[in-house]
Amino acid sequence: MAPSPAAVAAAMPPAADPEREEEAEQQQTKWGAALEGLVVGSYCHDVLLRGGRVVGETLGGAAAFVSNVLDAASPPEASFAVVSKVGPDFAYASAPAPARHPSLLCPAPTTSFHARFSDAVASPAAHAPDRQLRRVHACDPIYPDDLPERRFAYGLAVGVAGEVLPETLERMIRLCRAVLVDAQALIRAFDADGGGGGAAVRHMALEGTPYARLLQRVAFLKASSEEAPYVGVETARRRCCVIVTEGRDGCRLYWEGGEARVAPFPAVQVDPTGAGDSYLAGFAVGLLWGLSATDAALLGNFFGAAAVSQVGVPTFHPKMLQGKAWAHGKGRRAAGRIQHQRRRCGRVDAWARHHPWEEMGDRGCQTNTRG
Ligand SMILES: Nc1ncnc2c1ncn2[C@@H]1O[C@H](COP(=O)(O)OP(=O)(O)OP(=O)(O)O)[C@@H](O)[C@H]1O
Ligand SMILES: O[C@H]1[C@H](O)[C@@H](O)[C@H](O)[C@@H](O)[C@H]1O
Repeated sequence: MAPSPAAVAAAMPPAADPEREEEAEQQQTKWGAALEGLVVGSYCHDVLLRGGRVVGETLGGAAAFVSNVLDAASPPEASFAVVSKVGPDFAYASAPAPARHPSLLCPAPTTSFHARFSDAVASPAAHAPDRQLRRVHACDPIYPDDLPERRFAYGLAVGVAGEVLPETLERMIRLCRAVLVDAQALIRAFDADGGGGGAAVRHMALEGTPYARLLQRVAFLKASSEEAPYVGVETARRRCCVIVTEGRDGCRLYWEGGEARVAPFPAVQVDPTGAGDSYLAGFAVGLLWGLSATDAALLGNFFGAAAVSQVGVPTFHPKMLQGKAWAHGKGRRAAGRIQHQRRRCGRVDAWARHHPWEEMGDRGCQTNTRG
């Protein structure tokens, strides 16, 4: 059965709990910037079309959706930097996420996509492609030198148009203790422009790309079920933990020697854009709070469901993560689990030294023996 939003609200510490506030303060003093994250991927313009008509124009780019979730739900001591590139035409500089995390300005136009949705009322299969994407403009790539010259606890590689170059991902891996990657940053290919309609987005096999050799230094690789065949889950799970999101069916985690399914939250889908990005950010937030990978995936499902319920980058009410559910039995159990996990893994940089997904058999954090 799908967990209720209250169950996930319960997976988040309530801001008003004085004990937790005190704990957060102590951690802040103790760890300082140790929880800082690095988000790499460009904001973009999304034009949504249905039946040949424009039905929406929104801020897009995985970095926008990711920052939105991290801003709303990260622990207070967990800051993050965003490295994104946009052009002089960027239309959303004052929107909340870009305003808080400004981009590098380039002479090239802002990356933009046209998303053509089918007229079908509902897709018969949860995993069927929901839209045809065309890249209309591509801003500059993000080069290794664009990244700040300091260490980060974790990194999120979340490109949308091939802007996270292999050498940029490699530098992220060097700067960050643990890196989470969205497969769309690695496997998208863009067919030659077709008469003003932009370049069709297709996928290529990850194994044939220069990113493949970096996988064993990545902590988590997230792919949608449409992208999964190009990632090659069976090969990839031997190198890192692979998460496959399955739309309204939730998600599955695959690691060497096991897998787990994590149930979805119910949602009324109005716009699927950004579901995967919000999922990945929710997952990272769960890990930041010290949750096991499967509990973090529950939080990912929560934010994925929230993303499809609104058009464009969603607005989150802070109360959605603090509900009264905390006081109920289910909430208490989840709270206890978080405390327990925090004691065991605690810091986000533990991902790099231990494989958190190995906790899934409740064996605790185990040292990485796979080299
Ligand atoms: N209709 C839905 N109902 C509930 N949850 C959903 C729905 N669609 C997506 N989600 C949640 O969001 C997550 C990511 O969705 P999905 O698998 O569609 O990613 P995606 O195809 O990468 O999305 P996008 O490319 O649109 O950002 C799912 O694992 C699920 O938790
Ligand atoms: O804004 C969206 C979003 O970031 C999606 O994750 C990506 O698939 C699209 O290319 C982009 O236009």
